[in-house]
Amino acid sequence: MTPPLDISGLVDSLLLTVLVCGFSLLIRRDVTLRLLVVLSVLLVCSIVARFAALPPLIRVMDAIFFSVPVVLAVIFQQDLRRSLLALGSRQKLSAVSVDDITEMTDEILKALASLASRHIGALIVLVRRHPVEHLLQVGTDIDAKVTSELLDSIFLPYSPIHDGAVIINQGKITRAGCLLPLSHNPDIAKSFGTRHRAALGLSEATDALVLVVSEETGKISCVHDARITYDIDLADLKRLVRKSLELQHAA
Ligand SMILES: Nc1ncnc2c1ncn2[C@@H]1O[C@H](COP(=O)(O)OP(=O)(O)OP(=O)(O)O)[C@@H](O)[C@H]1O
Repeated sequence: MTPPLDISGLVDSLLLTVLVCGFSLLIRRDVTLRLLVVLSVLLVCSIVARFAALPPLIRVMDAIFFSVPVVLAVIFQQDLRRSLLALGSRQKLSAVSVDDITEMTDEILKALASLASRHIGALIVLVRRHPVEHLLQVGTDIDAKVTSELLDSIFLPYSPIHDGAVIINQGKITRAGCLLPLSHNPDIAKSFGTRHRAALGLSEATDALVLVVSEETGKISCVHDARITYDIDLADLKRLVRKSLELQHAA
């Protein structure tokens, strides 16, 4: 027997879908828009199935809608993990002047430009609000002022800590030679090797801004929020670096 058209159940499902999609849009706009199209098609199928009294199709549609929250949780697991981690452990914050931020931004940009012009590969992590320590492997502790000379010399090929990433946190260079988690994203362009994959891996798990200088092309990329912006515009780069340094000290 065909289940009767349950208007309140339908409104219930619609509201739940709108709520879940609204929440998802806040996390990942690109994926959510595609999901929204799929869910709309499924919803139309479900309504048509009820009007046309097709019990098998209704059962299939109900099962699909029932599993939507689980499917969304799987799709957004990286983002949920990142948000939950951030809730649990905010950075300890310190005060810094606007001039300090400007100086550090200029030093980082100067180092990137210098490294890029000589095709010296580099990987610099600007920690923002989320902690990254639990994701780093190996590395040498440093507690130094952010200067272009130091960044430059760390990445020189004969430096013992040139392999891996430099970490900048709380306005200081805190570590160098760190291994970052590699991204398992299958869609990453084949032209990107492990340096870019490592940058992407960290940005999938935290809100860090990761800067990459390609040894091969001399181009600077900015990796943030699980996205690589290859050969980034210098004005955009400056804005993002500045914003990240501000966040390291924000109240
Ligand atoms: N897990 C990792 N964490 C941090 N750095 C890494 C990691 N794996 C590799 N690297 C760095 O990446 C370098 C190798 O870069 P590779 O050429 O494979 O990458 P790429 O993305 O093609 O970069 P490039 O354009 O500079 O060649 C290593 O020498 C090392 O410094």
